[in-house]
Amino acid sequence: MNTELFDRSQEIKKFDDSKLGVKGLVDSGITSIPQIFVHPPETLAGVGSKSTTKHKPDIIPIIDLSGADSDLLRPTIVEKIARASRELGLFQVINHGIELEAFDRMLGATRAFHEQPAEMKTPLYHRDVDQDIILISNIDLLYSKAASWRDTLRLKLGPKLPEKLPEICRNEILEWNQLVTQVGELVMGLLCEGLGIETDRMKEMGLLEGRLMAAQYYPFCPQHNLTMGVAPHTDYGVLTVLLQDQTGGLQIKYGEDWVDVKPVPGALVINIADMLQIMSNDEYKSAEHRVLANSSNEPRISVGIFFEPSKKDNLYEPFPELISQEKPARFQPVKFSEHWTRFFSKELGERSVMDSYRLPVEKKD
Ligand SMILES: O=C(O)CCC(=O)C(=O)O
Ligand SMILES: [Fe+2]
Repeated sequence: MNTELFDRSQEIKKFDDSKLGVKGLVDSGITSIPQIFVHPPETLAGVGSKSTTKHKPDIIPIIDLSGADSDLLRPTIVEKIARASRELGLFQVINHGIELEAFDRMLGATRAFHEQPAEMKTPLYHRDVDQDIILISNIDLLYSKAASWRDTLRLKLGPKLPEKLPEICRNEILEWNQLVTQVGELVMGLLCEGLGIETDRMKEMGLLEGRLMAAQYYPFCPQHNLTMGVAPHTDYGVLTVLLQDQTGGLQIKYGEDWVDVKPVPGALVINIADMLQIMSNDEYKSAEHRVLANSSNEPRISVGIFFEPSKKDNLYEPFPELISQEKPARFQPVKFSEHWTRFFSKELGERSVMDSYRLPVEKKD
């Protein structure tokens, strides 16, 4: 019998049954992390060695959207966004129309939610990913080789809002949902133009309507070099709009390196996700990213909105406009509900899922 495996599943169960998440562990005064959080060396590549990105120029563009409604300036913005989406799958935007005060309200409300007395939160802690509201630590806890140091409030905000939102962050969620939808519409339009297709193409497919929010809390981790905040992965949806506080820790994979996505006051991080890589016929790249475990005494807060197809049982495939003899379809049609189910029943970051949709590239003589 493999005692190591046996102990691991016991530990996982104990942690999950506590319903207190990693915040609960920190509050209990631990000074070392339970074994189930210790990641294998592959995942920890570059962790703890500050030199990984220190001497590199910032490769992640910060794109100013203020000229997006000017005929004169828009093409330059489209170009920048398209290039970043092709090369990195990730960029930051400023002057997107959301005030800094709204950032603070949403980050503050997320913090307030996670820092409420445990008895206010534990009724929401469960593992049924199809429910509208979940408080969860590690969505892939049961499938992953190692757990990571974060707790997540996860809410389905579209196409329909849940009937009852947690009171402590209700107004901020409603406000953020609206504000981010506007940014999403603008960015999707620019991304479509970058592909040379109609501005409203994605909107008309209902890709703005499906929205999932992850309001995350990364408490201080006493052994931050042994674990992660989020293990390396790509996002499952179409597009992610992420608000991160000023702590830092988000990184993207660039070649063999991990590069910091440095917090910029007032900026939102946008990343391309799996479904858009498929629909863009591999033009845009679903960015592989991770978050380091938090080494600062203050908790790190982030709020991601994942735009996803609202028509879950439809098939999504490369836009026909992008298919030619020179560049045939690179992916087979994918039913979004299947991608969703596969994504949430495996370890975050497992690559085989996207690869399984790939069509063989025919060699030309
Ligand atoms: O917290 C972050 O900065 C990103 C989190 C993330 O990658 C995710 O939830 O998919
Ligand atoms: Fe992500």
